Formats: sequence, structure tokens, C-alpha cells
Amino acid sequence: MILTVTLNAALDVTYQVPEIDWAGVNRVKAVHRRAGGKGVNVARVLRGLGREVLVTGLAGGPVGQAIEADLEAAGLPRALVPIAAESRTTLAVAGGGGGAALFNEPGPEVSEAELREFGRVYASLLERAEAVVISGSLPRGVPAGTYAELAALAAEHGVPAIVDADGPALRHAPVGRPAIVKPNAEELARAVPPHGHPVEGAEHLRALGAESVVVSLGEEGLYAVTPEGTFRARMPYRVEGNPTGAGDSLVAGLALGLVEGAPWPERLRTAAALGAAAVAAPVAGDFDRDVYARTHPLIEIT
Ligand SMILES: O=P(O)(O)OC[C@H]1O[C@](O)(CO)[C@@H](O)[C@H]1O
Repeated sequence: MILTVTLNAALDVTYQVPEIDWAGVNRVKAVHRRAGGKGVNVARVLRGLGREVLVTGLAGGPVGQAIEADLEAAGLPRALVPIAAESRTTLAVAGGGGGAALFNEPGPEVSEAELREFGRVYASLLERAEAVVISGSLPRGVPAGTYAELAALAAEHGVPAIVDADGPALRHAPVGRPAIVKPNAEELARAVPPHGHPVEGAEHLRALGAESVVVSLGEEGLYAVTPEGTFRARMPYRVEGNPTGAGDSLVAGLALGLVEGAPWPERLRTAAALGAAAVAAPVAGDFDRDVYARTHPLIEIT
């Protein structure tokens, strides 16, 4: 199975609002509530593609119970480690004209003992994993080097890791020698010294230990700097919709290509098409199968 790690699991609330008035009353047209956090979304997409997945991470309090219940209802296998503090809620407000404003709470305070227990569970799950995806923000109390440690432990078990993180967690991640690090262009710019081009920033992360670096550029596609060479994927058209979760869908495509041993151009085509297909789906963690099928053959890889 493909293991996904979400240390800062969330109850994702999405409000669909025709037009947002930041100074007035907004009537919400539709509300979606579901278990989220980046690793959960990655698992949903992978499962939608027919892969066996397992969701792990931390969950606590009534919100943690709601996350567990939603994963159960969705039939997503899970091994969440309980914590005393309450898991967070995130809010995406999606306007009619496309785009969404995100409000992501920082998340619960995690104790050293809880993090140690997670490490124990994680090590045992690695025995059954063909790849691990480690994504999203770190809850409070979790050191910035944790993703690097989780990636290094995976490597010790012969399991390739994909890390999708921001800030200090992204800066530290390459030290754990992950197979792939996936920042977006803004995250990359924050994590490495000033660079003229995303490929230079990606090379910096590779020099620190990441085997490959994929930089997502939203509707501009992506760059991938890999041992096989540097690739660019370009999107054939702009897809309208809610971009929340598009990066997670893209990461699911990278994980799929990794476990299937697909050549890089093929991996990137799948990843970019899944990212676009997620924009067309109203809620993070879903993708539009028609958009995926239509877009996949049109993505240009150079
Ligand atoms: O961990 P964060 O970086 O705050 O991201 C979590 C959030 O991002 C999303 O995964 C979308 O990528 C939402 O589902 C939401 O849970």
C-alpha cells in the first residue's frame, strides 16, 4: 500500500459563496465538511485511482473523532494516533468566479510522548508500505526536522518518500534523502536563498539531499529536476474551479508514477493532469475524471 502521513489532520469545511463581500453578510450556497489535511487528500485521490492506501497521522478531541468518522464513512483505511489536544478545522471559501480563500488553523499542541508513539506506529506501518507521502503543515510542538526524520526512517526501510511541506519543514526535508520533494514556486522561494529560476531553487534542494524536486506552478504546469534530467510540463488550457487540493492531487500522481516506476515524462503528465482535474472538482481530495482523461494526452512535456 501507499502510506500517507498527515500530522496536522483537519476537518476541511468548504463554503461555496456566489460572490464574497468582505464587509457584509455572505449567504453560503453549499457547505462541504470532510476529513482533510494534505495527506488525507492524497490518499483519497490515490484510492480513486484504484491504489491501496493507508492514512496515518495524529487526531484528537471531538474534531479528531469527526475526522475518524468521515474516514470510516469514506472507506479509507486509517491508523491515526490519538492525541489529547483537539485537531483543527480549515475553512475554504470558494467564490463563484473561481479561486478560493483558505483559513488554516495552526493545529493542536502535540506532546513529545505523543510524537514518540506516532514514530513507533509509523515504523511498523513502513513494513507494509511501497511508498510514503508526508504532507502538510506541522502541528504545534512538532520539531521542524520531523519530516526529514520520517523520510530517513522510510529510506532505512527501503521505502521511497515524497515530502510536500512549507517553511522550516521544507528546508529540513532534503536531509532525510526523500525520493521527491514537491514545493510550489512560492514555498520554494521561501525555503531557499534567492534564485533567478525555479530550476535553480530545485537544484539547491537536490544539493541538500533530495533525489528529485518537482516545483508546481499552478496553471503554468510544473518543473521537475531529477537524476534523469530536467523536465517542464505545460498545461494545454486553464481549468476553472476551486484550486484547493490541486497540489495534493498532483502529489498523488507523483506517488503513483513512483510505485509504478513510470518514466519521468509519464509521471509528470499524470501528475499535472490530476492537478488540473482537482481544480474542476468542488472539494479538495476529489478530481474530475473527464477533465483528467481529456487533459492527460494534451500535456506538453519538454
Ligand atoms: O497542512 P496545511 O498546509 O495547513 O494544509 C491543509 C489544508 O490544505 C488542503 O489539504 C488543501 O491542500 C486542505 O484540505 C487543508 O486541510
